[in-house]
Amino acid sequence: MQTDAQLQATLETLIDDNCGQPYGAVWTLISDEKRLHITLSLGYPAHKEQASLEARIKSQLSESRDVVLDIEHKIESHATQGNIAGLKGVKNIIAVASGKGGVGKSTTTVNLALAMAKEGARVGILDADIYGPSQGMMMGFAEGTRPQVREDKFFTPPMAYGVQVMSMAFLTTKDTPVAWRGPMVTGALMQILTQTDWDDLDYLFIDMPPGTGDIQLTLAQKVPVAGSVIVTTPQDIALLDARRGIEMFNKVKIPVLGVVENMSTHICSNCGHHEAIFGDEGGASLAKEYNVNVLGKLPLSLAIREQSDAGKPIVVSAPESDTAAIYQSIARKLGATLASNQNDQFTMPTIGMSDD
Ligand SMILES: Nc1ncnc2c1ncn2[C@@H]1O[C@H](COP(=O)(O)OP(=O)(O)OP(=O)(O)O)[C@@H](O)[C@H]1O
Repeated sequence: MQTDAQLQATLETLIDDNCGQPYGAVWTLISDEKRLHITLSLGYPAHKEQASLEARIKSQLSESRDVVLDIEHKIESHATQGNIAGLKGVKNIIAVASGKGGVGKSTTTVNLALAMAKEGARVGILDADIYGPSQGMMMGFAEGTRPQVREDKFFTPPMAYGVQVMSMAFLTTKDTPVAWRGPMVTGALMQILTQTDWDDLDYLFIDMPPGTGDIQLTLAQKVPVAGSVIVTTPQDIALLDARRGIEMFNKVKIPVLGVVENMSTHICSNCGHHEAIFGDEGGASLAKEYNVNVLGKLPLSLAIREQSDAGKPIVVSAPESDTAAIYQSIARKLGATLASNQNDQFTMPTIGMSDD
């Protein structure tokens, strides 16, 4: 029988598939003759990985004893661009952006946020896609949903599927945003962001307006963001636009945590055959060029569209499906990438909401 020290040494060199690095000294072992109880402490949530990791560890350690794995996490607040002060009640803001409209940014945001919640994190979504706010609909809120207001000033975000949600759509009529110009949009968004009573969030996902114009740039400069995700399709033109997205975040020194390639392959609903209609390596070459990761690829899937449109995104309506598993994996990779961000040696204290 191996000693606990020998087992520790093996575990420390095990590669964390979510970030490609060895786990290191994050294991605690308690053992007796029959049982090995292992606790793994991570900087990101990985609840849904428990069973597969337990099996992997058991085979890796060649243990004949019963192996039980517990995964714990402690999510830290990470540095923001230019060390802008953080937001009360929010540890990390993640901006989800795309170079152009219609690539599935909102669908990706909602499923990613829900997947992160399923991994065990406290999660919120801010729908900043002012010209086409769709998070309310995708999260199943009835039309006309309004947040509660506290002291005439602070919004209590409505909850769905355990996730706190705020959207421009909760505060405006259908026609309002169309008439707004850039500064009004960014002003209103900053106000919603800072005047919402976010309740102890590990991650707040911001569904950014599509594109890389003034509004997006101003938001990227003002919102205290820990990291960003770029959603793209494999088509050349979308990739070109995605480049602008990456460059925008580079310019304001927000780490790009990865690229999500959406509508990557088409799955034939008759025979199940996968076909890469728009080519299959676009996201990878983009990621290589800018030294960022492809966090995952989603197929063009009828179920993704139908379930989102019906207010029950696929991560909650079909949690055991292959597609939901892709979103879960992307969520873990995102969390792991943020947690292991080397440029991030210090964290900033959060401040209270301002009164003006
Ligand atoms: N992987 C997918 N498979 C099938 N349909 C998808 C997929 N991803 C998104 N869609 C559908 O494509 C449409 C556009 O998606 P979505 O609204 O998420 O895009 P967007 O980039 O946020 O758009 P915009 O920027 O214009 O707000 C929606 O009807 C959505 O259901």
